[in-house]
Amino acid sequence: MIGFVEFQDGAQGTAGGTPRRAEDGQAAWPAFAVWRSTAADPVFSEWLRSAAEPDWTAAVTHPFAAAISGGTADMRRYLIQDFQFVDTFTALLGAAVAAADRFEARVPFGRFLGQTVTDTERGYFHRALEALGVDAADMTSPELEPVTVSFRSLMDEARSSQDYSLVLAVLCVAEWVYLGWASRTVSPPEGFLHREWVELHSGPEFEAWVGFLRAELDRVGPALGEAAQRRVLTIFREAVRLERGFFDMAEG
Ligand SMILES: Cc1ncc(CO)c(N)n1
Repeated sequence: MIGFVEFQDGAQGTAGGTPRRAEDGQAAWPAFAVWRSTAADPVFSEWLRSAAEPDWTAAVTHPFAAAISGGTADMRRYLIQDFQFVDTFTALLGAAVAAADRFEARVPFGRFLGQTVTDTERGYFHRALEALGVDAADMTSPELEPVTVSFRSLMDEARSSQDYSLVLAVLCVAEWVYLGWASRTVSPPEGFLHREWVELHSGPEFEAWVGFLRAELDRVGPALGEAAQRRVLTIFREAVRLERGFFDMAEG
C-alpha cells in the first residue's frame, strides 16, 4: 500500500500556503481509457498534466519563477531549501536507474545524474550559496521549510516504492514544471545566480530530457491497470501541488 496521499503539510493542511481543496479528489478526473477517447493530445503524460490544473499553470506562471527569469528574485531562502530538494532528487534519479525496465531507459537517468545534477548543477549550488554568504551549516543542514519536508517525503515514498511509474511521475513533474517556467524567460537575466538557473532548466538538451521523461510515461502508463494509473495520477498531482507550494515558500 502506498502511503503518499497523506504527508506532512502542517496542521492547516497546506503546503507553502496552497490549500488542499475537497474537489481535488482524484475520483473527479476520468480514467485514462475514457479521457483518451476525446482528448486532443491523447497521451498518458497529458492525462496527468491536465488533471493537475489549476496547480500546473499556477506553478509555471508563478510570480517567483517570473522574478527568477527577470533577474529580481531573492534567491537565498529558495536555493538553501532547493539544495535539500536536490539531495533527495538525486537519490530518486538513482532509483530510476534501478527501477527502469530496460537498459536503454536507464541510460538517460544515469547520464543526467552524472553529468548534470552531480556536476554542473552541484557546481552552480556551491558558487551560488557562497555568493549569497550562506554558511556551512545552512548549506548542509538548514532548518527545512514544511514544503521542503513534504517534497522530500514524497520523493522518498516514490524511491522506496521501487515502482518505475511512480519514480518517473515525480521526476517528470519536477523537470517539466521547471522547463515550463524557465522557457518563458524572454531575455537572459544579467547576474549568474538567475541566468545560470534559467539555463540549467531550458534549452535543447533540457527539452530533450523532459521529452524523454514524458515519452517514458507515455510508454509505460497505458500498459498499467486502472488502479495503478490512478496511483500515478495521485503522486503526479501531489508533486505539482508541492512545486506550486515551493514557489510560494520562496516568495516568503
Ligand atoms: C523544487 C524543485 N523542483 C524542480 C527542480 C528541478 O529539478 C528543482 N531544482 N527544484
